[in-house]
Amino acid sequence: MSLILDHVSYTYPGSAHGLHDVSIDVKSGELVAVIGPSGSGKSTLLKLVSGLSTGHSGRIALGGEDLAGKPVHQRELGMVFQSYALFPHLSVLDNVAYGLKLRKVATNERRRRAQELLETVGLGSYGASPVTQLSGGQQQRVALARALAIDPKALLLDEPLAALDAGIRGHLRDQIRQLQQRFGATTLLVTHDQEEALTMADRVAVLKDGRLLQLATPRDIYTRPATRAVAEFVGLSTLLPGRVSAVDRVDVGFAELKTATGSRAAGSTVCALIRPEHMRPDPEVDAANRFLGTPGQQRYLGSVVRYDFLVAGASQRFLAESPVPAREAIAIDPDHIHLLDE
Ligand SMILES: Nc1ncnc2c1ncn2[C@@H]1O[C@H](COP(=O)(O)OP(=O)(O)OP(=O)(O)O)[C@@H](O)[C@H]1O
Repeated sequence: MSLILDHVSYTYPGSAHGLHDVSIDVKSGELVAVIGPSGSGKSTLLKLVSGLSTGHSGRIALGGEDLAGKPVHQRELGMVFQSYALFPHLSVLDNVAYGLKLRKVATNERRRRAQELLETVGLGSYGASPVTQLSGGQQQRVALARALAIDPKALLLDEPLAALDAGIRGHLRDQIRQLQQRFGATTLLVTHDQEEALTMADRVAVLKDGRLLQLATPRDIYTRPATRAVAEFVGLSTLLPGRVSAVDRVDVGFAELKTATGSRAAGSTVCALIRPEHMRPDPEVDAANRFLGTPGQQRYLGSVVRYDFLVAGASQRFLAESPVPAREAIAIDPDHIHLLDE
């Protein structure tokens, strides 16, 4: 079932903040992750979809049905929050069965369904346990089972992994994604963690100041950000302001970069974006875009070393990343230079 936000705007009473003309179409069975800096409107968007906030303009529709005027409990959404929001006085099984009880599903049937979901999330033997005795990661799996138990029209995941430590987060990220795909759940995931968004989502929506900057696949968001703001928010990069000097050249002041052939007119003001892994150390002498310089600070990250590279004769510092330590020269493959309009 699709979830459509069509030109949705909302402002908080007495303020200019909120959401401005946001359109996002979550296709049936798709997971769209919403990311953006603090205050960009992620929570506002979720509150509007869930019905916790009302009074937007534009249209929010689930399965073709406009949600305007529909109270929270009638929207048939499965929700998972950072805080788990489980009922501490209920057992694990009763937590999962809770939504079914509200829907007046018979006792045996709801216990059967809850047990089945607990098994799906790997907690089949925990049904009788008090929910408070479970670890954070286990509690979040209970919350997910509870959200799925009602066979929701869509899933809303609000920072579901933010309270967990890194090791569990990675594991649970994979598990949530597998379940979301197995159930074919149309899902909106709000997260401040860009790695989570890129690894879990079919598409990523980047918000800033209440506006949608880009909605695209994780690969496109990373390799072809639409604006400098997206590039700066997602991943690390070196950004070189410059001017197009030919169809395949950009003058960045201290050098002329060779780029892939583009369609921008000579003289266009652009910004060249280069990701750290595309700064190739120790290139052959005739490599395109070869720069001599001095390695600066180095950070050992296990599989790679990330380092600053100070280009000779320029104030510009490159950010590079490679499996081998920094050397005295670096090259940038023209195909990996992405130009942004300035
Ligand atoms: N109740 C409110 N009244 C007035 N302004 C609000 C209210 N709640 C949020 N805002 C403002 O609306 C904007 C969007 O806030 P929102 O909470 O949606 O951002 P967010 O992206 O979820 O941020 P965070 O990552 O910090 O949770 C911000 O400028 C915020 O200050």
